[in-house]
Amino acid sequence: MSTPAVEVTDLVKRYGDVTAVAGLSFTAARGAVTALLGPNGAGKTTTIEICEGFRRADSGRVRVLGLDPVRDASALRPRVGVMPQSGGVPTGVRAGEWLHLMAAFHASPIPPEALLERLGLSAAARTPFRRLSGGQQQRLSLAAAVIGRPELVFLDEPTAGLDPQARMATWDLIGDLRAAGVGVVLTTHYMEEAERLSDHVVIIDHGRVVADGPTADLTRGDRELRFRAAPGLDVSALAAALPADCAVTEHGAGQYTVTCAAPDDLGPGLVATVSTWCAARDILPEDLRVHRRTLEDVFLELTGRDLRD
Ligand SMILES: Nc1ncnc2c1ncn2[C@@H]1O[C@H](COP(=O)(O)OP(=O)(O)OP(=O)(O)O)[C@@H](O)[C@H]1O
Repeated sequence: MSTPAVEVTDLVKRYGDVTAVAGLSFTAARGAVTALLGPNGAGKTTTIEICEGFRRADSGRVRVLGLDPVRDASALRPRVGVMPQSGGVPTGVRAGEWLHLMAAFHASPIPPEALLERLGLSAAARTPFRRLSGGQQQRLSLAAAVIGRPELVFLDEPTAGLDPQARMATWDLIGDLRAAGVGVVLTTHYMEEAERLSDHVVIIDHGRVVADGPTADLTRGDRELRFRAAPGLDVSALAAALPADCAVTEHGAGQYTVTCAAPDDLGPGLVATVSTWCAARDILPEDLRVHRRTLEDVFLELTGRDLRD
């Protein structure tokens, strides 16, 4: 039981001229939620599909529960749950029938009715898949991934397009899987969701890992003071009033940020100094607040603000 849930080493995958995955390595633990994050086209789905055994790698090594996802596919099937990005359910089949069918493949499944109820799908049990709303389709696909009580689940964008209630129900379910010792590997574009759900984050860009670590470590430490005021404040004069290791920048018209090299310098005294400095010049610093670095900040720092193809 000591092997990790997933071990990926030097993974490479090309589609013709496009290198989708360019030497990627990471490990996902059992009983933990690992979030794979990255801009559109970063290579997340390709990586997950290789781990699921749906695609073959060009090179590199992948182990899932210690096994090879292609060679040992039949041994892994009952132990691994998969929620693909787009449904994967025949369009004419009714929601309840599909779950009963999935349950029949497993030795000790979760009762389908209980899962339908839990994910708010009871009223849609007799509705064919193609007539379900996008959010209902997502939830059915999630239910199918977990019905066999897997040891590991791969969830590709499990909450994309869900309303807040359905997102919350999905978060609760993922939390319960984790508490039951199930390994969860998921992708998401919602940084707040990754911050809230995951124990470990792997940020991918251009098919490579650009950050990898416990979620709390990635966002630890850095704080900054932010406020809004009229554009064109004399930032050097403000900086001169602050401890020497602090800097003031205006990014975007009238958006100001104070950062300090020594974390302790960004405390109550600094907030008071900035307020006093502004007051002496009859400036109202609107939305003055100490901002903790979020996962979204880290993500944008590492992957930039440019749109991807
Ligand atoms: N079957 C395919 N044939 C050709 N190119 C593909 C194929 N699948 C993916 N790609 C390309 O590989 C790259 C990585 O795609 P992938 O779907 O793995 O990224 P992703 O990180 O999951 O993106 P998104 O966040 O948009 O889902 C992209 O440039 C994509 O266009």
